[in-house]
Amino acid sequence: MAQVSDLRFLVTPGGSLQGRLRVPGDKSVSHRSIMLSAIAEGETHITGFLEGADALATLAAFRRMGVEIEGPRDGEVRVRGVGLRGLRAPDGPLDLGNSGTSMRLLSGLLAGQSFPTTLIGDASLTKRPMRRVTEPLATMGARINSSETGTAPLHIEPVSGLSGIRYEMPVASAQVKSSLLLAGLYAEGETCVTEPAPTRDHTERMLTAFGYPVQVEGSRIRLCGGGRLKGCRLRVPSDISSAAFFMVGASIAPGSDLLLEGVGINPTRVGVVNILRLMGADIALLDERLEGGEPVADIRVRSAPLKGIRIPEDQVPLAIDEFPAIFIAAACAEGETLLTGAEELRVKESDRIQVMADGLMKLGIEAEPRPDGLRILGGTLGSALASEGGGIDAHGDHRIAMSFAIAALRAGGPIEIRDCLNVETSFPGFAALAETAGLGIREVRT
Ligand SMILES: O=C(O)C1=C[C@@H](OP(=O)(O)O)[C@@H](O)[C@H](O)C1
Ligand SMILES: C=C(OP(=O)(O)O)C(=O)O
Repeated sequence: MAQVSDLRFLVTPGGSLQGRLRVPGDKSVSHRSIMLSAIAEGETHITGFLEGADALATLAAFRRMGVEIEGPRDGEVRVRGVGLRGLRAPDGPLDLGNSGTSMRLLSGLLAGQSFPTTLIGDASLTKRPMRRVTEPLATMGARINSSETGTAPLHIEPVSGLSGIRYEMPVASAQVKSSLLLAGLYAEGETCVTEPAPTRDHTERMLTAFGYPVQVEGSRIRLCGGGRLKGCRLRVPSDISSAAFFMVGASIAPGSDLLLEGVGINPTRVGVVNILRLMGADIALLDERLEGGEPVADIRVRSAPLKGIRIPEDQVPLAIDEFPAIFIAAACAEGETLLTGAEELRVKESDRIQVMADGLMKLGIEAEPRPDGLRILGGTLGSALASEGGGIDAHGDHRIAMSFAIAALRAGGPIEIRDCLNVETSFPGFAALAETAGLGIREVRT
């Protein structure tokens, strides 16, 4: 079969979103479900697993370290855990593709093993900052060599033992927190991490589900090394980060009425709901329930006129992956929206502040990038094809690609988006699902 080198989305303007949809499983929870079940004792049965490239990269890494994993088949995975000390040396570098979560969490988990590993990734992952994990891990006794700029490849050397640390995190990052907690499982004594603001707490919740004691007091999370994880049953909720594109789409497209089923509404992830509601969105959380230790709801979204807002900084870590979609809502809102305190967006799969500003400007929207955020003046979206240069460049960033696809619902002409192959990392089947809801989207592979 010929190699596909690019995927473009061609999206026709207008329309509305209708019906009931279930978006794929949560990416953060899927990664952790494999990592913790692999080092648990006994079998873990996972349902709702995200069969996207990022979570599959984590799964493949553990297979290569000798863990028997059945599936995934229709989101079902069975992992035969090898226990905390049962992983084996892989026969070469572990390729984590585009996935920052895999690389940062695995750095912690592998820092205390008795064998060396090398972690590599694609061009985007190879540019992302890793010192935020390698430096605190080094103070625990880990030996991890990176490039001179502190990026991958990461060479992790075996050490005789790690020791627990007390660490005040300079950035609000669930990946840093999780990396240190995973290293803490292998460390002598207590590991205590303090976060500057709440970030997603899936690691803490899931460790508890595996029977591993974790103490959470305010912003402080503590655990002691040397315990045991016991295999269990896990159900992965639908990903609120994937649902966000549809929440924004249904909000901006007149006449929309959409139900998103079984979406995770963990309080550390609901920033997008809070922010869209502040902008005037009509979002109802229905049938709230707990599934596998995570709160879940059906989310009904009906179109509503949106207004620009100053986004509260305390919402930034709670909506960190949803800003590309939120910027589309801001472009369709009346007045100005201002985001500050979000410099982290510059070190994701792309520089999400600059890349979104460039795309919005192509659509005729006034967007002013700032070092730590973006100012957007809502207006009338044009056509990306009509603009100079034609089309939007997603820069290989899945969330940029899906955000501009959704923008077509309110655009004045067709939108073409190139470099969309990585949509597969978090949301396989996005275009087909969006089409069933009413988006006029076509995929072109070249
Ligand atoms: O822990 C996680 O699963 C994630 C944490 C966030 O990254 P940071 O920790 O860098 O904020 C988020 O952007 C990423 O998509 C997933
Ligand atoms: C930032 C993201 O993921 P990661 O850091 O795992 O690459 C994302 O999915 O938006």
